[in-house]
Amino acid sequence: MILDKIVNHKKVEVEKQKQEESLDDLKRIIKGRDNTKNFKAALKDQGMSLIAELKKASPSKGLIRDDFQVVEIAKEYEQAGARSLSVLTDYEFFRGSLNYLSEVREAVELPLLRKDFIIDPYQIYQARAYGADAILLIVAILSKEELAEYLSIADDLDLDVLVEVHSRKELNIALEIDTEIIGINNRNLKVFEVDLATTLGLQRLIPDDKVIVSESGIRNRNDIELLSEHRIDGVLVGESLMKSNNITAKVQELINS
Ligand SMILES: O=C(O)c1ccccc1NCC(=O)[C@H](O)[C@H](O)COP(=O)(O)O
Repeated sequence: MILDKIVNHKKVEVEKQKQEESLDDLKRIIKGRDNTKNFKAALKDQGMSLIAELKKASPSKGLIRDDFQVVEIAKEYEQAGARSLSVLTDYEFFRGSLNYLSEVREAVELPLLRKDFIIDPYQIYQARAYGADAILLIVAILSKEELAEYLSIADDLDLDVLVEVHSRKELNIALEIDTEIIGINNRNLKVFEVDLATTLGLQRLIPDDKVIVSESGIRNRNDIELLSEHRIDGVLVGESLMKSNNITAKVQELINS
């Protein structure tokens, strides 16, 4: 499965990164960083909040956007009304970069989610050092103990956490570790199919005090309207924005009711 392949690659990548930039180096950088911006509050603003993703390529689609001026796109997302941004920092499978995170941090005021496959506490410090306000933790690739430990480290670093689930079993784990923000991934990573019914089915099982994000496969206004009939606070959208010739118009199609 693709997740196994990504995780195996990530383990090697992280060990290499630790040689190039130590945890102490990251802690020194973090000391000089401003306070984080409130990702959770941005999701809870009235109406459907858009997390607009900076995604050049993906395992399911290959190259999505050739003309990938990351800072320009981030500024356009912000101007158009996105409430936060998701920055893919994985290079091998998504052609992302940690440097994109720091470049975008300098250019916009919106909260930033580091979108990567976090399998080691080192990457949480890295996220904070490079300018993230929130991280993604994927239940499918972490044990319950790791999830609890990583949530606690993120909390110490003032980072919000989007905990991603795709099934009822994974949702139960997210609820057991008492996370505040739950992302329901509509993409089945075994066969790469997306189905918004995943969100509709799982959101019913989530207590009212949680913040809910629907992720992947959200293409147009109809999809947003369908999700808006349910208790969804935000949507995470990558491909349909990245493929658009007019990003501003596409953002506004998604968010303007
Ligand atoms: O997008 C993929 O092909 C993919 C493959 C393996 C693991 C994760 C993957 N996507 C990460 C995401 O969660 C999406 O980038 C995000 O939800 C936005 O999805 P979309 O709007 O469908 O680009």
